[in-house]
Amino acid sequence: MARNPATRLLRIYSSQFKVRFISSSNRFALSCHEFHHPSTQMHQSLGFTHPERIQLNKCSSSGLDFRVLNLNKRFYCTPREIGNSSDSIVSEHGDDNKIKSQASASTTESFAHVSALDPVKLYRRLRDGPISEKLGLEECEELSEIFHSFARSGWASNQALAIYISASFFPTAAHQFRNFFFKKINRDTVDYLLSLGPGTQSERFLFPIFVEFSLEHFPDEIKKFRSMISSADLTKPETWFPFARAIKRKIIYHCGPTNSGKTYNALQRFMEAKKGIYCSPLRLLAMEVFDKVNSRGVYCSLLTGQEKKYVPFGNHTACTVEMVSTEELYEVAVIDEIQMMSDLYRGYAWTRALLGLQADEIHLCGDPSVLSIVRKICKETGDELIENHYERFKPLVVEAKTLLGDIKNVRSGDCVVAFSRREIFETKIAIEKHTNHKCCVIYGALPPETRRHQANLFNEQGNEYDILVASDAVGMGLNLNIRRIVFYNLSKYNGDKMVPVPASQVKQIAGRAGRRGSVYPDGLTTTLHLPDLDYLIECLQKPFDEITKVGLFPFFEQVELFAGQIADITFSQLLQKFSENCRLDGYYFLCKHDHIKKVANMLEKVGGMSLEDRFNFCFAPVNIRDPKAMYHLLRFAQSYANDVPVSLAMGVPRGSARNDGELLDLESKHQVVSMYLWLSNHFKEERFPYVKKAEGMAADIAELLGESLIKADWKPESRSQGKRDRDRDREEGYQRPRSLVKEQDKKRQERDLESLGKVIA
Ligand SMILES: Nc1ncnc2c1ncn2[C@@H]1O[C@H](COP(=O)(O)OP(=O)(O)OP(=O)(O)O)[C@@H](O)[C@H]1O
Repeated sequence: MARNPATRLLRIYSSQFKVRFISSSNRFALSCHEFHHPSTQMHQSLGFTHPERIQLNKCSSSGLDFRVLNLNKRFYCTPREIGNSSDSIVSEHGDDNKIKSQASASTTESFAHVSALDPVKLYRRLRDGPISEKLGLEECEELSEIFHSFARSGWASNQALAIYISASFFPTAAHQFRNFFFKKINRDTVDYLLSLGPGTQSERFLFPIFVEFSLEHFPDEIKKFRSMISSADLTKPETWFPFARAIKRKIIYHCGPTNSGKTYNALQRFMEAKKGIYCSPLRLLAMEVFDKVNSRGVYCSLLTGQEKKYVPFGNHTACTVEMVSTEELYEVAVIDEIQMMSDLYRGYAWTRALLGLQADEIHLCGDPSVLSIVRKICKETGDELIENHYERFKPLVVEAKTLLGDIKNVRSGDCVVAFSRREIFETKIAIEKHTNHKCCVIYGALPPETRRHQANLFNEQGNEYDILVASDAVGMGLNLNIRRIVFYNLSKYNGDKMVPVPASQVKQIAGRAGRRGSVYPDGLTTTLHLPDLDYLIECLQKPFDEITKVGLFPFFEQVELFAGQIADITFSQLLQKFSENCRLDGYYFLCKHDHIKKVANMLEKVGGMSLEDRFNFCFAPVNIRDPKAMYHLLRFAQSYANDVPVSLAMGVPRGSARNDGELLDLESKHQVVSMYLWLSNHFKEERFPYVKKAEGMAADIAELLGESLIKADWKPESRSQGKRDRDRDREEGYQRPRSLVKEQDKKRQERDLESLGKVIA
């Protein structure tokens, strides 16, 4: 074997990722990623002329493989004995000598007296030892690099949370730890660290010493963060409801697709019970159940954010899920659309109802997506779970022909679903212009009363209003006589860009066609454009996604406790800090609250409000993109804070809308009135003395909206609105596609090109 004369000067310290070349007097480092210039002695000893042109081929525990480019020679460097010996073998390429030694094992062996030492002892030895000898420049640089890597380590920062060193304080703590280490250097420890180099190994070695250091040096920071963390602790939410835990509850999960009789069966039990509560995802649905149950002779009250209708002697209540009381005892509770536990914004309300309701029997109605998570929750709460699986009464049939892109092909009993207000009105106008049909309209911004009115008009047989044009708001809560659901398109704007409508939503909407007991018991669905059909079929065939996390949000008391830990901070910052520091168990997420923070920011201008008032005001139902509604909310808060009666200070137009601008104004006005009613229900009533007036106004506006929709034959957007949309589109650099058609065409073209490419290849 050809021995290089330089072998005696070489020693491999750590072979894993970092290799140290040690000459008799100096140390030089070479790493996998970068090459530190060796000194002249090194070059001479190896006979290199341009040492920076060394290319490292491989560096592993079995050795070092590098090429000296300017010599065009390749070398193997073999660790024969690491640590104690200064000898290694460097052989030129072509030598078959196989390397056997295990460098890292040898390294550990040689530093066993350091690595195996109890970190507490090691820390004390450093702390109580003398001020250290000075390190050489290179050593200093490398050690700095090791500490720098430690301070940036996500692993170490995460681990530090366990001893209540916050992520924001960790870099400061790590920096002070570094200073301490450099002051109290210990030769063996330094050598060991240098042998490990920056990265995982040194982090693991340093961390326990860092813990000892931190516990001794930062007791105040730790205490502060600890109490902050424990006040933002959202783990084990099932323990928040001790009274519910004291009851042996029976949970019945009615699990199945739309139109399979889930709610019907749950409501049967609800009506039989001595005392029951029905929790709805929408005001509209709560109203429907309220009417239905009362019409069957079971006295039932209504409770939503905006209205309280007490029915004397009634033991039953239909409420929106956010309003349900976890303090009352019920025989039967129904939680509808339980899969909404996973809703990014409102999911916490379903989670709270499931965990906190004090009822002997809780009926959950929904699709199978949250079944496995409900099973886990029931295990933790100790409740008995009964699963009832359902199939659709009649299968949904997809019409392959579609409307062939021509809206004139609509038929009586059709519901055309579009995903923007503009498209809804365009469709309605086009149908009424080119056919003999008349359209009813349903979309989310309409008050529930108007939606119901439109639904009734559509459901009634024998009138000319036999087509419904609706948004995704039609997917839940209304019993409609729909023969066929026609998707105008299958993409929608998600606030940022156009995205395909999620399969679960497509299923939910399509499932509204052909309800049992309706005029059309057989359901059909199709698309306006042929190319959208594939996506529709794909969505309907897709099994339900399994949800892995459900929403949580803190109660006011939890936020208040947290606020006690931090001084001089705005409410919006407080919420931000809470979300950064809160702890959650594996299958919970903190619900999004950007809209709440936006309202909180606006309300910062209002002084003299308690934290609780601020918290409650932030939950008022307001469209944050509607400046008029935001202005009124600010005004309400100012009056409230100034201790003057909160007035509506808003009039109702005399007649129905004559154009889209007036229609938008009516929608906006209704939202303001609705907000006033909501506030009056969440604060002392005497502070909101105009409830009766507000109720009257809400009813008047809803009626005007209904009349306006019947007459609506104007262009859906005023010019400025259209321009605003176009400007925004331009600013955001995206084109708003009319439907999936273009995308599908593009995909098809791409596929064609691809196959052409294959043929050519
Ligand atoms: N046993 C039954 N007898 C008579 N009508 C029924 C029966 N079961 C269900 N229905 C009717 O069938 C229709 C659909 O039932 P239901 O609303 O319970 O379905 P669902 O599975 O809850 O659907 P969705 O999820 O869309 O609300 C309703 O109009 C309901 O009144």
